Amino acid sequence: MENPSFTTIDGSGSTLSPQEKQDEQFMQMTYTLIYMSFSGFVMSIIYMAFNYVYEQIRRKLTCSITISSNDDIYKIILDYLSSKGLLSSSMTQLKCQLKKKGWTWWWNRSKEENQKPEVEYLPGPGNHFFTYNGKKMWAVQSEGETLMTGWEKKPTKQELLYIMCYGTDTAPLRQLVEDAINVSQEKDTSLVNIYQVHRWGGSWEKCQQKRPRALNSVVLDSGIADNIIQDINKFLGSGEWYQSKGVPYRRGYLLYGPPGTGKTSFVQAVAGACNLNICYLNLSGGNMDDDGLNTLLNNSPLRSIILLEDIDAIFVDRTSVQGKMMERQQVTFSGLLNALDGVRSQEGRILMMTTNHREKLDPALLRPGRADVHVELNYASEKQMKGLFQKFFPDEAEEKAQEFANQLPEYKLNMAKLQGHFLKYKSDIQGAIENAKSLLDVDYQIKDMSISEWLRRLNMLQYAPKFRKESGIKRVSDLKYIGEGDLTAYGMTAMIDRKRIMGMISGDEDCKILFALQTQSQARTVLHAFLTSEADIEELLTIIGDEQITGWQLRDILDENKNFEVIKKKLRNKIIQNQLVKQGKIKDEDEKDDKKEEEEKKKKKDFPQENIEAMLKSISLTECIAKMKEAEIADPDVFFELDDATLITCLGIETEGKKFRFKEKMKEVKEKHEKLKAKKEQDDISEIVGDAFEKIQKKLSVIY
Ligand SMILES: Nc1ncnc2c1ncn2[C@@H]1O[C@H](COP(=O)(O)OP(=O)(O)OP(=O)(O)O)[C@@H](O)[C@H]1O
Repeated sequence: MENPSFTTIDGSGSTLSPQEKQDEQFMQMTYTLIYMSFSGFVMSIIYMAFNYVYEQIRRKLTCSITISSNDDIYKIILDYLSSKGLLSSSMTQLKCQLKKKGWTWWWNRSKEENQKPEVEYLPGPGNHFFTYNGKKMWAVQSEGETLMTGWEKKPTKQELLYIMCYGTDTAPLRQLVEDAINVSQEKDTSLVNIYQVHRWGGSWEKCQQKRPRALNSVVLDSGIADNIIQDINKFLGSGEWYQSKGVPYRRGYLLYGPPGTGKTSFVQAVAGACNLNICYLNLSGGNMDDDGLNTLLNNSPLRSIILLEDIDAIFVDRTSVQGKMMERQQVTFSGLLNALDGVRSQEGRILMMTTNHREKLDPALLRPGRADVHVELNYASEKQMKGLFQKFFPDEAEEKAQEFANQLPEYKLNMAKLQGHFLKYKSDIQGAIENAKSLLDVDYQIKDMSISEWLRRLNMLQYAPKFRKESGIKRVSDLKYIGEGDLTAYGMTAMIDRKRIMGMISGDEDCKILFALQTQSQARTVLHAFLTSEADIEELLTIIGDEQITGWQLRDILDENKNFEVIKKKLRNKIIQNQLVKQGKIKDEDEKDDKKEEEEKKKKKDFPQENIEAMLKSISLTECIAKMKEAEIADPDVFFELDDATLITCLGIETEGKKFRFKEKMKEVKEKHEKLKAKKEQDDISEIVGDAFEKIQKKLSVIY
């Protein structure tokens, strides 16, 4: 019997039913999967075994170091290898990045803004083969894990550098690292490192290295630079003393004086001379609050100066100016004081603050412990003018420098202005001397003028007391924030007067011409606008003489009076008034006030040093005098600011009896001082008589 033939649905002729066929396919797939997994497993075992063997052989035959880009050494080694040309042969894959740029000295800022950004090339990822000290080495740079950094959670790829060499001795590799560090240190010590606050706040980042400014390139009066350098070096060498006495190891310097007198330049030069870094602290910058400031001040890089510039511009009435304007979180004044008092810093902290207006600073900021040494950098003295001349023209005879300086008044010009003049005539020494007087141009003089002199020239001297006494405006530079509205508050009701002032403040050219002392020819022009008779004009010009009256004074007299005889009389009066002020017979109110301030400062020193010594002797503590001097607290301003406990430590008073005697004496002396101070204040109040303008008027009416 013939086998019945089955025809499958798909017509393949298979004898399996569809279900069986499906099962068979499933089995086949399962076998394949098992086979593949097994071979994968075997492969990975082989791979791991190979790796293990390779690693073992590598370890036996080679040694290596691994450096992560998180560490500063990473860049030091890459720079070193690149600078030695060790990577050049294999450097086909380069990494390019903008050279890190940070804070720059202000006079370089505008220059740098226009400059092309600088780029630096670093070896890119890959293998680099080189020979170092005769040893073959292999550097592998690879990308590591990605870390989220900063408050922005910015993904930052970490990089790793492996350096390998044959053999099991790691000495050649360590030598390479050592050499790289030495070279970087050599570079570091000849340069000043500039640090700025990291943009995320809370830490310092090195942003620049600068060749230090030579100390003698900042021309100062004798002794200033030497004293500061000595003081800093002494401070840096007295760590143990501070520690043993339990006194916070820190020193603060306040450099004050008009703009352009070298405060910032001096800090830069001091840093170079004392081998210190500079940490530029900008309190008005982005993410800074009291805690952040505290952390920064207590964790500054070793051997560094913390530079806080224009401190008067940061806080007004203990309120942060920037914070007020931007309505954002800022360092508070008390936060600054607390941070300055911080005691965590063990390595010694040098703080340098600069200001144009020491008088505006809160006394709390000025006290010893925060600003221990105050240094005034003033307008140029004759010695400084000659000194700067000789810096620019070193081959010229000293007489030339003298000839230059003879033409200029002392303490009127800042060094920045003189520097600008020498730069202008750098290849024309004769021009520099002949044009010395151009430094005294009106614009420049105006800025530094006392407010009384300025108002006198505007023929508005009657407002001087309002400006000076009620608003505390002493110099023209104090006027910069004044608006027309403020002038009404100073009693200036006439719009025409307000316009004159505003015209001058905004630098209106016509105002400036009338502000200048008139030469004969300029005066003639003004007179011609008011008078027709040539004879009258000549008569008035004879009275005016040379440069005695300003255009405003002349114009007002002519404006207000039509009678020639009255004009003549008023003109004569004005000129005599001007001359008297010029000759100092009627003292300029500002000068008088400045002198008074000086006297007050002297009076304030109620405790001359000898008195402290006498006081110590009187209570049989003579042995403490030497300790007091050693601790540099002999200055009465310092001594009487310290509390009894600190004084007892500094003076090394040990027995209870002596401590008691000392405390009792201090109490007695301080009480005496308070009484003396109260009496002086009373005397001062009774000394105040009238105002300057009235005095001038009185003197004039006696003369006429
Ligand atoms: N005493 C000086 N000797 C040499 N150059 C000086 C001196 N003072 C200022 N200069 C020059 O004037 C310029 C400005 O100086 P610097 O910034 O140091 O003045 P400053 O007193 O800090 O001014 P500000 O108060 O406006 O900050 C610099 O280029 C500097 O070289």
